Amino acid sequence: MKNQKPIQDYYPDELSYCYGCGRNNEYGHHIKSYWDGDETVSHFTPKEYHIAIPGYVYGGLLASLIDCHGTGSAALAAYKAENRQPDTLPAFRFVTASLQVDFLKPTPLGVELELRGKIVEVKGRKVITEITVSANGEITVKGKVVAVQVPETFLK
Ligand SMILES: CCCCCCCCCCCCCCCC(=O)SCCNC(=O)CCNC(=O)[C@H](O)C(C)(C)COP(=O)(O)OP(=O)(O)OC[C@H]1O[C@@H](n2cnc3c(N)ncnc32)[C@H](O)[C@@H]1OP(=O)(O)O
Repeated sequence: MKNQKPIQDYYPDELSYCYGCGRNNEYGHHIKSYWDGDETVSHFTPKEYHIAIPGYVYGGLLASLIDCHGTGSAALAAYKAENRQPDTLPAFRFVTASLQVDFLKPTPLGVELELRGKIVEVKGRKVITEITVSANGEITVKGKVVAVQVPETFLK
């Protein structure tokens, strides 16, 4: 992970306004995803206003962290499957087709969260990942993301 650029830093400027992961969105979460061995990893510390009930993180925020770490992990996996670096062309552009989230336990506010991604399938234009969210070393949320490479026409 050391000295790695997050995959989101390779997204072109015009595609970097996503509320979850766009570096050009001043109001967004700026999620950043890296390889850590065969898994992907991201860290995020919710603000005190990301609250559900006192002391605990809002589930919609957790879903959006899983969403963007899932699409970022999909891009990482797609480049790896082709044995290419993320600064090479053609670029992969993934959007979320399906997002499933299970809230296993309340997620405490006030600590850094760790998201870890496992690549389940890379097939054609589709990548499936399983993402966990941990707080204080304990998994509180699990998610599954189906990311699909968008046709070029989607972006015009
Ligand atoms: C270095 C990097 C540079 C590039 C840098 C790019 C940056 C890139 C911008 C970043 C941005 C971040 C993104 C954040 C995450 C959002 O928030 S994205 C916004 C929310 N998502 C959307 O708006 C997507 C809306 N949906 C769609 O546009 C279309 O349904 C999709 C997802 C493109 C798929 O449509 P399609 O291309 O017609 O899909 P289709 O050919 O039918 O299916 C392809 C495969 O996907 C499967 N599939 C399709 N839909 C589903 C579904 N709902 N459930 C399960 N499987 C499905 C199909 O079964 C099929 O699988 P196989 O048969 O191949 O096994």
